[in-house]
Amino acid sequence: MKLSHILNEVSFTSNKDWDQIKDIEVQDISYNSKSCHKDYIFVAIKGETTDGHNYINSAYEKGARVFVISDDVSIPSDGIKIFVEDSRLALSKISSNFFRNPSKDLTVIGITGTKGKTTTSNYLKTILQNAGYSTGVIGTNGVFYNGIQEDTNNTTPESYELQRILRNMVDNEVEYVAMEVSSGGLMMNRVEDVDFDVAIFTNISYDHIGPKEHPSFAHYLDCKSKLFSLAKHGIINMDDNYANYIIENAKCSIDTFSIENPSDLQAIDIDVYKSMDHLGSKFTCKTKTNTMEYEICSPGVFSIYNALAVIATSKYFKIADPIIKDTLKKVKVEGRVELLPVLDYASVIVDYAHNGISLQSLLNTLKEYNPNRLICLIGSVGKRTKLRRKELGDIAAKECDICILTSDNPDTEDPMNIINEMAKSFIDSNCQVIKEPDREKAIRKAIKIAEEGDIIVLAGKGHENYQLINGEKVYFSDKETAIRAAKDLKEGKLI
Ligand SMILES: CC(=O)N[C@H]1[C@@H](OP(=O)(O)OP(=O)(O)OC[C@H]2O[C@@H](n3ccc(=O)[nH]c3=O)[C@H](O)[C@@H]2O)O[C@H](CO)[C@@H](O)[C@@H]1O[C@H](C)C(=O)N[C@@H](C)C(=O)N[C@H](CCC(=O)O)C(=O)O
Ligand SMILES: Nc1ncnc2c1ncn2[C@@H]1O[C@H](COP(=O)(O)OP(=O)(O)OP(=O)(O)O)[C@@H](O)[C@H]1O
Repeated sequence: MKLSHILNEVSFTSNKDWDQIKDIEVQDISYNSKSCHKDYIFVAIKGETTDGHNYINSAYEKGARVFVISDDVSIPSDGIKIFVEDSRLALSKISSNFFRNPSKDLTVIGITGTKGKTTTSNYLKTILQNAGYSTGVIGTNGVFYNGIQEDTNNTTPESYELQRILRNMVDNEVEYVAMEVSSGGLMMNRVEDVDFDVAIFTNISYDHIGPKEHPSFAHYLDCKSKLFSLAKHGIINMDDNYANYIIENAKCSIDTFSIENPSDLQAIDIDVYKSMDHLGSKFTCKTKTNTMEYEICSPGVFSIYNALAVIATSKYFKIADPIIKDTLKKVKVEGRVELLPVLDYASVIVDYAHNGISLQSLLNTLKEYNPNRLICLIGSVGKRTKLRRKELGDIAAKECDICILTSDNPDTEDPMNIINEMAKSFIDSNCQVIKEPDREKAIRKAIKIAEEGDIIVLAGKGHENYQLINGEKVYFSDKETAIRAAKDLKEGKLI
């Protein structure tokens, strides 16, 4: 593609005469010197760890001749400098141009919020597919469309990867995309040039605040609210304390949903139930014009909030009610309150709750099913915020009958250290605490101690299939381990 097309609508100055450079053919764009090749544009980004401007010469040696920079740097005389104010912002625009603005050919739904993004985006994907639309999804669990799967480093990929994925989706005749939009993605302008048709706000609570993330809650909230100036229509949870802030700062039309406060779509008459293979809920949805009953095969109030966001969005796109109803009745998301049919006398659940808000809502929800005992297996991440350990420990100590403390991505930290820090929460608690740093043994223990009517929740890892140990991802699956343990128990082999 010609440089003039790539730089369309980018505000820049250059060390070269525009007439001499505008027709230069560019092969591709890279923001990492290591992946530059001949005739690439290298975009130098000031990152959280290092500064891409330090790698200009290495990108030059690899063949890049056009450099998008925000600081002046010395390069050989045939190097073309494109000065911009913010190179990450420029990366978004030039990537969108390079991939021929794919989001304009798609109907894009962006989901933001501290919790519920993965669940909501996957519910939407299934409903839209059942309505006959080819639908892609982008988020924490990866990228999926038309039988194609791709792993992602980030919940919301960097703008270049994102635009590339959206282009591939268009080329594969995808019509709708449900994508998770993290606050980090908004902060780093990864979605700046995505043409969102609908933006969903699930909720916000204190999270992602600290080094390399947001400096304050106000900053975190501002980043989330930005999505509603990029979209044409917003769908907002009115029961969240910050719903009005989001609405006041939005630049789009708005529909709302709720359980407690008045809204356009309100859930009433909520009832929870437990069947052989899932914990579910039933509720009635009230709008100005009608009421309709729904059933979801995921438990509790937080699942109803996710379902409401999905119903409001589906109605906005005029999806037929029977399709919405039938899909919600059956749809499940990997590792999100996933009931494993392994013991016939106790419920074993795998869930991704790994911070305060999600663990609290999960345990509250599970208590509504009146378990004989609520048993929670949990750990906390190493080499990151230590606040999370106390938060998780305090909640488990307050809500559970038994807590098995174990490892969850200890990385280079001693897992027993993390466990001992979490164990402080249990000093004055009635919750019995068991310490077992080996997650496999811990899960086997949980299966072994299960009694009639217990609910056992294996929290923290959900769909993840690894443990981060000393910087390496070592294969591990909670689900497979639990299934194996239950089989061994039945065969009398569980020691
Ligand atoms: C702290 C953080 O957000 N880091 C993200 C960021 O990296 P960075 O810009 O800080 O990278 P850096 O290592 O400082 O390097 C700066 C630049 O030098 C370049 N470089 C570096 C070395 C070299 O030899 N040559 C070279 O050119 C790098 O390619 C980069 O362009 O930009 C990268 C590309 O977009 C991200 O992959 C990376 O996410 C890391 C993995 C991460 O953990 N991010 C978290 C905080 C995050 O974004 N999480 C959200 C979910 C949480 C939420 O709700 O906000 C997400 O969307 O995943
Ligand atoms: N609406 C919600 N409110 C509170 N907790 C929720 C909600 N939806 C899901 N959860 C809990 O949070 C966990 C993660 O849910 P989900 O993956 O859908 O959220 P997310 O926003 O994608 O989270 P993350 O940023 O951690 O990837 C679930 O396993 C469940 O325990």
